[in-house]
Amino acid sequence: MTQDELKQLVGKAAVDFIEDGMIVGLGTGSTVKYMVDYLGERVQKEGINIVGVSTSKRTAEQATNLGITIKDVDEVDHIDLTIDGADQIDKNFQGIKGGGAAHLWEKIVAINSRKTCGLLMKVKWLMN
Ligand SMILES: O=C[C@H](O)[C@H](O)[C@H](O)COP(=O)(O)O
Repeated sequence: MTQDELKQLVGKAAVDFIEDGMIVGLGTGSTVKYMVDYLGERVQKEGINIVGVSTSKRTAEQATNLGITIKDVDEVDHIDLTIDGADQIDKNFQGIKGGGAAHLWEKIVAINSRKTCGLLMKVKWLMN
């Protein structure tokens, strides 16, 4: 399985954590791009009501084009769950992010979220 196929699988699996009515923080990066594609599919097919709070203009444009409502972080009183990519993680689940240059907004959205979910594949794990 290629790295891109793994990212698709991870992105799709993450969407299962999203429930109707949630305000969802949408991260940035190639893995999140797949997650947003699948979320858009659910919004269109199932008619679920989701508000997205994006960490970048790129993700906001993608989500809007897929029919996902986007609000700014100061337009919502909470964020239920943020799903974002990660660059590396160690065995204590301490991660490094920011490879896609959206780190400031990723931090702002994450600290306003009740829960966060980091998307990454086994190849990104640091085993020391
Ligand atoms: O600013 C970018 C983010 O931190 C990304 O979420 C991170 O770099 C992971 O990106 P990717 O899913 O493309 O590997």
